[in-house]
Amino acid sequence: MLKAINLTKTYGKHQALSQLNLSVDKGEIFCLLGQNGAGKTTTINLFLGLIESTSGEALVDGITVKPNSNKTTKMIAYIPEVVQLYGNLSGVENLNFFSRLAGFKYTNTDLSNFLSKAGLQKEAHQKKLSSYSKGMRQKVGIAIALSKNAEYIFMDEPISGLDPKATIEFTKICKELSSEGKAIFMATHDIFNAVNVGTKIGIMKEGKLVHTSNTNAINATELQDLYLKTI
Ligand SMILES: Nc1ncnc2c1ncn2[C@@H]1O[C@H](COP(=O)(O)OP(=O)(O)OP(=O)(O)O)[C@@H](O)[C@H]1O
Repeated sequence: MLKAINLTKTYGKHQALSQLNLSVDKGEIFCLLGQNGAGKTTTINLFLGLIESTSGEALVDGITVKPNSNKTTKMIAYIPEVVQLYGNLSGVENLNFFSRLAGFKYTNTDLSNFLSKAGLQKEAHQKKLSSYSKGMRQKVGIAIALSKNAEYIFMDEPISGLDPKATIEFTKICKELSSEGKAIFMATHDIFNAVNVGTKIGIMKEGKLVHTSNTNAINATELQDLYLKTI
């Protein structure tokens, strides 16, 4: 489980995140909505151990991220809006590089299987990354998460800039991963997709989580209305 207990981050006098309490179980997809500057990335960075909280705790599988981020990062994968990969290496070579960095050594067949599971077509596996679309790069990002065997996957605006087909494919893979017991925490601006892919929705305003609901209790139009009233 991912858990935030009164998690707070201040920069000088500015509260980027204030008293955040939330939990995300394995098998859940938590979609966090909120305007620019609401505190979504700050939340993710605290769980990733990239920044230190001012007060409160971020826990991964019951372990407090700081000062145990060497343990918690092993359970976590992170897929940013733009997955940074080496353009002159192929999909397989990139995956080999990043999985080795994480301490894993796989055969070419294993690496290809991860890429296929992430939805990347076989013909692309040996092609250089410089020829990949944004959606294909996202799939390599997912394959890296799979190769790490990460139980918890953080995504920061992963579908921003993806075309509808790539978005649908990405959503399908997220649902598959959650059905296999992964917990996904996604910051997004896409209300429709949040309802579609998420099991839980949160709305953040000025560093505070001001609303949470289960997606089976709300449709996209209702969420849109609620969002506009809330932010
Ligand atoms: N290193 C920093 N120093 C000072 N202020 C910061 C720093 N990082 C973030 N902030 C501030 O914290 C607040 C929350 O930022 P954050 O990046 O978490 O927002 P966000 O919801 O992810 O926004 P976006 O949708 O634009 O990515 C913002 O007001 C931002 O300016």
